[in-house]
Amino acid sequence: MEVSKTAILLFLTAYLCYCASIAFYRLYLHPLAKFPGPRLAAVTLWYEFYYDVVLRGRYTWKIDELHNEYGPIIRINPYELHIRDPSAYDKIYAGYSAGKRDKWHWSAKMFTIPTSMIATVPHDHHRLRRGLLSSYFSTRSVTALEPMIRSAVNRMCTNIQKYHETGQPMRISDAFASLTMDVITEYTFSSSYHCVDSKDFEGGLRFAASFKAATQSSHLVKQFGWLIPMLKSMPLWLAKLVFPPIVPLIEFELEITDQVLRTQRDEIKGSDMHLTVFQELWQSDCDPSEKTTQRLVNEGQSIVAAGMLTTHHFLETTTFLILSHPEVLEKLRKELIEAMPTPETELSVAQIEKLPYLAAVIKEGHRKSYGVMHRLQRVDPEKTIEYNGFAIPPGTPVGMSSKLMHDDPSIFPEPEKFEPERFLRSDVERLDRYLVHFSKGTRMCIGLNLANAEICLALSSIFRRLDLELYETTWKEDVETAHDFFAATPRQTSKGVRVLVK
Ligand code: HEM
Repeated sequence: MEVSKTAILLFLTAYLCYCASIAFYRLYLHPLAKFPGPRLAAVTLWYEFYYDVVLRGRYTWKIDELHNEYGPIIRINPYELHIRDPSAYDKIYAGYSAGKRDKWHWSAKMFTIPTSMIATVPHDHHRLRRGLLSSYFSTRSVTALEPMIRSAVNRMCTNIQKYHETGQPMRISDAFASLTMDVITEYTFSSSYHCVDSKDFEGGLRFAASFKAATQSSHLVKQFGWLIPMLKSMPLWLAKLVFPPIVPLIEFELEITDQVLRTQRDEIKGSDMHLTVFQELWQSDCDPSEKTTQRLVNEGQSIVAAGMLTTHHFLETTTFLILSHPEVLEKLRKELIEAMPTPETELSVAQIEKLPYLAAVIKEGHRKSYGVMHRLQRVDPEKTIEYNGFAIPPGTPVGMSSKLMHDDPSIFPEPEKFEPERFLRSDVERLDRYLVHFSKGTRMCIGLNLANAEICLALSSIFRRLDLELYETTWKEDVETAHDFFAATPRQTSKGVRVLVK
């Protein structure tokens, strides 16, 4: 008995000494020891855990407060720095000519799809993977598929219009989830779930709920990388019991896997006009290790998740903001009626992009909805980055957040206001530089042309063809960003954006 007590005591003492020596190293000897920030954050990842896991995606707000206290560059955990300074963005999110930009392996775990482009850590490997898909998402490719996007938008508008006859309110958020899910699956897999045709847009609601559940667990997964693989390895009935929202994602993965396997067996014949993303990768002349089933499945999953949630979030936030600002709605409708004399008039995306007021509304919508708001860490594996008198050692993850950029009053005065006019003034080019919803540099959004086409077609059609009024929806309760779950996310109690169709 005495022996085992002594053993436990010895073990605890050794463990405490180990922790104390790690803390000492991180505080005084670590290459980041000289960077300002809270001592506790420098010592342990549990600091970040508290804000992002326990308080559910709230570290970005705390980081903002820490910048007020410690200055523009701070150490936010033992390994990572954060910058709040719009003038530093282009340096951190640099293009290929400036050198290499890795992702941070620890943070990349949050994607749970390790062989996808978005989760690829090394710069060169990412460049190779991105190169395989850049023409697939080019303006030319998106323009070729404009009729498909237009058809989905038209069907969505027709189904929203049906609520006029019933007089019942509807959740336009679900319509946007349906639209973005159909467009991205049709674009990448040449088949869709026809969510825009589903009753009450419940198809979109189901997928949005699953993808949102996945993003909500992303902070936990970052800390405990084994969680999702463990859930996926369980029988489906058990996974359903432990974490129900994972089930549609597992089912979705199984469907994609089937499509990949059929592509690899050459059983899917693509149209001449457009290959599926799997055919595009399968037919490329890259190394066979880049065409494994798991790799293709991961790429498909990441593209659908990245393409659906972000565009859906933009559309619901911006629609709310337009409807809650009658003066904006009036100017927008006036411009659309002039450009589209009848509700059936069809303009191309290139023509819609040239409408100045709509363009300003879209930019302000991006500013207020933030896009991906999580700090997107970039690592220069080779060179020291000089910033504000600090030498950031090679290999250090440095992040910035679109929320802190877009809410900076020195760039966007009165940032809380929704004011499209700020993008019609003479200094618009300067402002454009600080809009970072798609990020910048080597890893900026590859789907931005597709997102832009969806947004232009959806907003122009909705506000030309439909007469909508907000129903029991408030900014604070239902729309305002309250959580950083990688994507900017409203309060968990949000009921979505609801409207009456007049
Ligand atoms: C308003 C809509 C969108 C916003 C705000 C947005 C934002 C972003 C941002 C900020 C990143 C960088 C993420 C990082 O560094 O980890 C990104 C990457 C990415 N986005 Fe988007 N996105 C949007 C729409 C789309 C669409 C429609 C697609 C569909 C193709 C898409 C596919 C991707 C992919 C595949 C990546 C990874 C790129 C890479 O690693 O090189 N996104 N997006």
